Amino acid sequence: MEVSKQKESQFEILSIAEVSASSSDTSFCKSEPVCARFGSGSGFSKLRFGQESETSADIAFDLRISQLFKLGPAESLCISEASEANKEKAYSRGISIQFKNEEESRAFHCAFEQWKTEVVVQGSPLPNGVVSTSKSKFDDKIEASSAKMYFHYYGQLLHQQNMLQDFVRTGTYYAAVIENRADFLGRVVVDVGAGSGILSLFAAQAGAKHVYAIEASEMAEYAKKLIAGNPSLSERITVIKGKVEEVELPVKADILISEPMGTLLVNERMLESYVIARDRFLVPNGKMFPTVGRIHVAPFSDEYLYMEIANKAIFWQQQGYFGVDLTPLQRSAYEGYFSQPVVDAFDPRLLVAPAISHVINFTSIKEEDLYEIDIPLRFTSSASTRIHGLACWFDVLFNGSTVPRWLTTAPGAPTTHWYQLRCVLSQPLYVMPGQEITGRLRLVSHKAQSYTIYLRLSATVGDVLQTSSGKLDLKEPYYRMSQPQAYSLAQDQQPNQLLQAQLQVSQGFEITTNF
Ligand SMILES: C[S@@+](CC[C@H](N)C(=O)[O-])C[C@H]1O[C@@H](n2cnc3c(N)ncnc32)[C@H](O)[C@@H]1O
Repeated sequence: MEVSKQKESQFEILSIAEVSASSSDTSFCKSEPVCARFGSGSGFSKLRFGQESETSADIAFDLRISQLFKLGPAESLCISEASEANKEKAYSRGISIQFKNEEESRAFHCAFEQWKTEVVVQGSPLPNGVVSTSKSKFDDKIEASSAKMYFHYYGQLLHQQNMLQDFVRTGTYYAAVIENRADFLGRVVVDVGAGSGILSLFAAQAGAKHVYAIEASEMAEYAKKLIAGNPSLSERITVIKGKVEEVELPVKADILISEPMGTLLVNERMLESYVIARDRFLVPNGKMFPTVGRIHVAPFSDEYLYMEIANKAIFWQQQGYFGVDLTPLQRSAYEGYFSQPVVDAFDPRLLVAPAISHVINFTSIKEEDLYEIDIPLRFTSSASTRIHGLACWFDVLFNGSTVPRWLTTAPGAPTTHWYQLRCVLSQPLYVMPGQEITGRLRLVSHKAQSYTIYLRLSATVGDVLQTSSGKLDLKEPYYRMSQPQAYSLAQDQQPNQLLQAQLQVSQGFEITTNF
């Protein structure tokens, strides 16, 4: 256990005032200059406020469990969790700090971050340099190596740009916020996984009183820059770098906004963070944007896709590859290709039956209920054909009090960067019109921020029951590079939808949707 030795650093503060949890509390307040000292004591780093001459402090914070928020150019808020040593006050405590000027404020923030992150006491430094003294729910569920790659991915502007360039996605969020101004006006908003800060800026445009933009990756620094460059909104946005499972906020939120959707809605397991943010930050009956998500599934028939996947393993049929027989691995290669869900945009006419839906209400679902999702399947075939697997897509609802709005990733709708997902079975099923297809889709979460997909489909032809099953890894999809297809010229396609589809192609967001 190593403690880096630092000299005490000291700041003169214009005034401080304690933010009390209830109006009956006597609040500590110093309207004359106060001295703030960072230093280590009792084996961990502390921030003490008191008179310069005094050796004892009026008030002291344990930096391991404290957070600092910028409220204005020269005003900040320091919040500390209720600690073991502070049991009689079983709630967080906060001090509002008034600096002499912006420069002092900046220097103080810098020192705070340094003292907080560089002194290691009970925890160990995480790869990104942040010190953690206790494991959070996120750390318990997710492998450190996966989280590291995930936040590295989102820390890069090119990947945020990819999402921003998905105009169906970003435009629908914008419309949902602006058309439902009433839900944001004068409200405290928390942006869960803020990325570039775009949704925080939308919320501020809609008149939010204050937005707390929480972002765990290095993107938080870019978000600060972007927000600072929009001065008419920046005063009302505070970027907080950290995980929603770990950071503390000075107030409760009236509304949460987030874009936690991955491929098949649940990939990346960020919905769980969204739900945890709800339980930690949202007032009872507060709003959530999005409010509800739905996974839609339907059987499909696609001989081309099936042959393409089956043929990939032909390579392993060679018996004389530089004198080596490759066939011992042929079966494994074949199974490997079928274990990859296919991500692309497909023609909805490939669907063999109307879709069924699984609803996830973000306002009420328990976080644990997202660990395993079980969807019983029952369809009626509309054609005589071969079924090659199950097609999946999702949509989410922004249940605004003025205009409810859906964001859909359905086949045939303007394509998004999520495209659609298809689970292809190695054994197709033969069906006749009107025939029943039954089965089960089970999604089981794993520690690499994704899910194992178990799919079973059955149909009876004559007296013969055909069953086909597959096990796929949502973390390892096959990104099948294809543009939205020519079927978009279908009669029922609205001209504005066509225009949107063309726009996406010309703006060219990448097919890679995952970290
Ligand atoms: C899909 S992106 C959306 C970014 C932005 N809100 C937007 O709409 O463009 C999700 C973001 O959430 C962040 N994130 C994911 N899990 C998080 C967590 N547990 N705590 C904080 N940020 C998280 C990621 O780093 C990423 O930047």
